[in-house]
Amino acid sequence: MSEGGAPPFPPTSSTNLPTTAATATAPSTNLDIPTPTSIEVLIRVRPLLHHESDTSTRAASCIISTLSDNQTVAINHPNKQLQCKYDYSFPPTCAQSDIYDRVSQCATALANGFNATIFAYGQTGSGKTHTMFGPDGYDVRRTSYGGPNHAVLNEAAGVIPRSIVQIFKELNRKDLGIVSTTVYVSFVQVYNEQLYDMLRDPRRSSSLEIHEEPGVGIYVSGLSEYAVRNAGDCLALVKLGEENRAIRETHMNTASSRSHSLFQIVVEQTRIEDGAEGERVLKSKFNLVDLAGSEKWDTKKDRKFETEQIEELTNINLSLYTLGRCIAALSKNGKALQKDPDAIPGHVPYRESKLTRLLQDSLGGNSKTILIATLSPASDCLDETISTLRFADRAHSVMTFVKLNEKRPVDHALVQRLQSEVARLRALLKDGGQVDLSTITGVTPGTPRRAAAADPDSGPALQAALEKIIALETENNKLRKRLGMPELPASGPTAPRLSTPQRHTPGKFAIVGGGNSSAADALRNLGDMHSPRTSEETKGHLNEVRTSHESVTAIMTDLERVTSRFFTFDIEEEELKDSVLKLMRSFKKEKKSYIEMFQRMDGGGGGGSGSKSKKSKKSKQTLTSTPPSLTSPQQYNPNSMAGPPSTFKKDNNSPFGSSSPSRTVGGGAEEVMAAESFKSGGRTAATSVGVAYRIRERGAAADKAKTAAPSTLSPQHNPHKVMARTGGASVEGSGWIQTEEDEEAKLRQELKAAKARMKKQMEMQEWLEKKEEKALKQMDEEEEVRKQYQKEQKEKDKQFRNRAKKQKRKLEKYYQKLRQEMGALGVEQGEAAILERGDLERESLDESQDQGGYGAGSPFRDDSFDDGAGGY
Ligand SMILES: Nc1ncnc2c1ncn2[C@@H]1O[C@H](COP(=O)(O)OP(=O)(O)OP(=O)(O)O)[C@@H](O)[C@H]1O
Repeated sequence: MSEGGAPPFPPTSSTNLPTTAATATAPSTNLDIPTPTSIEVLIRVRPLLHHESDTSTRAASCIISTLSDNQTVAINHPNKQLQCKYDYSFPPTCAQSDIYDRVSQCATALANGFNATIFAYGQTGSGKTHTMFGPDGYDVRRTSYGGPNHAVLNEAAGVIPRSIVQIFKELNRKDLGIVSTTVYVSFVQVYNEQLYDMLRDPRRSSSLEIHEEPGVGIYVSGLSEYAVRNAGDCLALVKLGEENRAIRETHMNTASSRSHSLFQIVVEQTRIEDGAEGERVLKSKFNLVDLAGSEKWDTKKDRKFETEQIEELTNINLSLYTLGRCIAALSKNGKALQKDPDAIPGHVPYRESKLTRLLQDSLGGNSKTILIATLSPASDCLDETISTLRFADRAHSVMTFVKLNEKRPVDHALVQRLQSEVARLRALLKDGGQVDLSTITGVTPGTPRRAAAADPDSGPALQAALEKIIALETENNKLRKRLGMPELPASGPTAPRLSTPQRHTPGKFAIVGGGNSSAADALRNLGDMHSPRTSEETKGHLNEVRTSHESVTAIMTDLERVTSRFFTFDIEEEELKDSVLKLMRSFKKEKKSYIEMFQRMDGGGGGGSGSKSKKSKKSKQTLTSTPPSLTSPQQYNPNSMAGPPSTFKKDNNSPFGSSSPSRTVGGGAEEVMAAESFKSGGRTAATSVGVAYRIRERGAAADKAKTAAPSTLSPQHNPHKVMARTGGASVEGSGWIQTEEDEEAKLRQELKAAKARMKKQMEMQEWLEKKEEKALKQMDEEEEVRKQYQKEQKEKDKQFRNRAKKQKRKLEKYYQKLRQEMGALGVEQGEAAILERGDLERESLDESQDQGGYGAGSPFRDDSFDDGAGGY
């Protein structure tokens, strides 16, 4: 982003995701390695709205233009000149279909096993909901469908309805080799930092929690996921959720979304592709996010804000602020990664808000992510527009790591085979070198070896041997000293020590598990040694033994590690095979040199009994046995903990073995549960849109088969075949098991939510009480002022009355005086004079009272009565 000129920008990120329907097939393995991809950023400028164009009311004018390169956005404002370049910028005249064409790759990617995210970000009223869903009042019911799986949308439909239609079209393609597909949708909103199910909780009465589990990722526990049969089902759920969204009128938007919404589509599919061996299980998710709009806190405009609105605004701004911080941190990490692929990423504060936690995978994980930043072109939105452009600019350098989500059906027979192989190898190690495998990962050089468990005397014997070695070393060093030679360092307290040469009782060296080996024999012979040896020799032998043990231990650890990586789907079966073979080769080599070493110690293999060679042979046979055949079918052991539940069905066509579970193929096929670790559970229930749903819950998937009775997508959809199943009625043990644990977890969750609500209520109450107290105090003060005023008024009235009385008395005296003068002049003349004079004086008095006091020229003015307040 640059001011005053076009800046250099990194080229639009390229991705190897399939982009067109024609080329879209899930690659088999090459995308197992995550591909770093930067977030694609699109800018959409909406047109000036009717009320914004009215200059008399808002004096708004268009300040944004998109340049002909379709990437640059320019701000033309007297106070600000700015140009920014993004992946694509859409002018105000663009149609909904133009936007969709640019993001349709996500729906294709989803159908091919990739995760994808599209999220709309921008100021309130800038067009996020319009872009994601469609214009106000967009009514799904008005939409005409060309059949259950071929919905035809009207021109105004936004990204979400368009994606839905495309996804179902993709999944119905014949050339992809899809044998079964299940599509689940969920709709969740983040309102005031709480998560609510938009499809089942319209009143936002029960908040949900976010969890994360290895192999599953981030999920919302307790959220309902609807198994939709077609685009129509899906659109009906979009409509239902939209109706339940928290909205309110703001100064920018009459129906402003007050919550962030996430519409998630999960596709689980099984494919059998032409020419490929066996089936492939793909599971991908698509997050469609419509964020609540950022809004400035305008103290002038927002005087009438109520507590609820203040809380909403604060929470929206806070969560968007955290999103901004996460994007900034990720952007920094992305830049560092571009410079140095081994750079250690910095901390990203995902956990600081529910929104960022929910979007964690989409922002920095395994997802193809597109950001649509929406802008208002109005001049009075300049600040918000610039801040949106900044956010978008940062988002562009955020890297995500897109990976094909292929899940192998768990082959329980294979698991068991590998487990028993590991156990066998452990036993062999015990036989051969008496390595304590229970501490295999913590073995450190020099740890004293334990004697074979079957030989209770071997512990003290070894101890005695160790002591002897130390004594020998001391003796030796004394001799060296006497001869003027430098001393040799002592073995130290942890050095392995051998026993004093003594006669061995063969019976006492019975090897655990009955499998004696040449190494054990050699050890026995070592204990049996008669030939005098120097302490250097002994030490050398000990070091050899120690090194050998370490190597074997390392091999075992590697073997375990590689096996567990396979079970956690980190590596392919092929890789597992290769690694096991390689490790077995090393093991054999190690074992051989181990035996040779003991033979050498024993003086070139002497001292062996007749039975020794036999035993060695037996041991060798065991050791040279090939690693477990990873592809040969084996019987499933029902007693094995790792085995599949009884509802699993053997699939002999599976390349992974005989017990690969498979999903239902719609219409009459036997129903089989998948055992992979997708967390689900709870109940199914019919909804207002007639679609079955499952509840996402916490807990290991392996312990319970908890999968919905999904409405399997069938090209020829028959509504009668799709059940809204409850309580695992159709297959024994395969239903939605609501265990006590689940119930308890749910209750705990509800309790937590209730506590949070109570806390909020208490805070609110406290606030109200304070407010009330303040109002009462204000009332008291006002009352006081009023009383004071009344008192003053009374006082003034009193003074006035006194003044009036005084004046009256004065006048009377004056008249009296005049009358006396009149008497001296004659009555008639005198009376006429009095009357004339009296009128004049009365008028003058009235005038002066009107002016708020006696006039200055009045003959009745008596300054001594003036109270200084300008009258009363
Ligand atoms: N591209 C567009 N063309 C025409 N009208 C649009 C466009 N974008 C948005 N509008 C209209 O602008 C108004 C606000 O849009 P919208 O509700 O989508 O904003 P928003 O960003 O989702 O806001 P909030 O964050 O407050 O929910 C609506 O009346 C919408 O129909």
